Amino acid sequence: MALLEIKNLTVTFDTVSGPLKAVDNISLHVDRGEVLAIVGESGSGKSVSMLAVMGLLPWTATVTADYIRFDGKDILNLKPAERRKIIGKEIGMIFQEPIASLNPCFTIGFQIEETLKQHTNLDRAGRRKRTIELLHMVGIPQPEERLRSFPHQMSGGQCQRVMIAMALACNPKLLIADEPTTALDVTIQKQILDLLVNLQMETGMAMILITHDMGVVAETADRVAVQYKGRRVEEADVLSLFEAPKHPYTRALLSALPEKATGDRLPSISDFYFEDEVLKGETA
Ligand SMILES: Nc1ncnc2c1ncn2[C@@H]1O[C@H](COP(=O)(O)OP(=O)(O)OP(=O)(O)O)[C@@H](O)[C@H]1O
Repeated sequence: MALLEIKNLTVTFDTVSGPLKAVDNISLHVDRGEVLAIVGESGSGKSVSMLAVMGLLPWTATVTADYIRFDGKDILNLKPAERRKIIGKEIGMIFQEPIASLNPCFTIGFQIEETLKQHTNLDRAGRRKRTIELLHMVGIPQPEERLRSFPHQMSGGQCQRVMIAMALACNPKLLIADEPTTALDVTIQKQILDLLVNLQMETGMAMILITHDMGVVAETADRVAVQYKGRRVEEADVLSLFEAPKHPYTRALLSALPEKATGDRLPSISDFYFEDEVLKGETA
């Protein structure tokens, strides 16, 4: 049995200019301990589909699916209180903008301890001990002192480490990482990615990694789902996808990798395919 199974997920937003279908009938699954990468252009519904799993979309969103099963339970139809017991405890999520994801008014120690208060029976001393352990685990130096820091006193990379600590606080079975390195400096991106990969291997949790970067996919994922215009256009294990991409959009993504450059500039997707050709590939 897969850890997470999504069947025919559709998300439509009510907007002033009418309904906007951000996710169109997407199905996917992630097994225990597996790393699934979701790749696709900006606006292809990657984040929205994962926010739908977390139940974090605004009221303007209508979410329908045959089911969203986590560990055998259909979380789509759970009562909000029941769903909150799973979200944040068994499924953790980290986002693109770590500084914006943290509350600027509270210390990072307080914010991690609040997560533990919500989801565990640990007493105050136990929560403090676990918070220090988590900060140590994500590579924050002098964790006992850093507990008292506010987000603005830390760098973007350190804030992302704190977000990772918070997401892992209750030993989740699944971590959803939504472009976790996009907002960071290039040198820090590699450190955060290595941290995530190491933590995933150490803990054995499953991970869904949303990214634009096929280089990141090659380094981290077991399987890849490619999204284009709200639809899933291809899914394959990493080796097969890199060796024999089937969809024109996937081929275009791979052609844009730096190592594929032959002239003095990188090829861009429009150099290869016109929009209608990419869409035609959806039925291929
Ligand atoms: N709250 C909202 N109200 C209306 N439309 C929204 C809302 N949130 C997202 N959308 C729209 O849904 C579509 C999918 O957005 P989503 O953020 O999932 O894309 P994405 O693939 O994650 O892109 P990116 O890589 O840029 O994060 C976009 O057209 C976006 O504008």
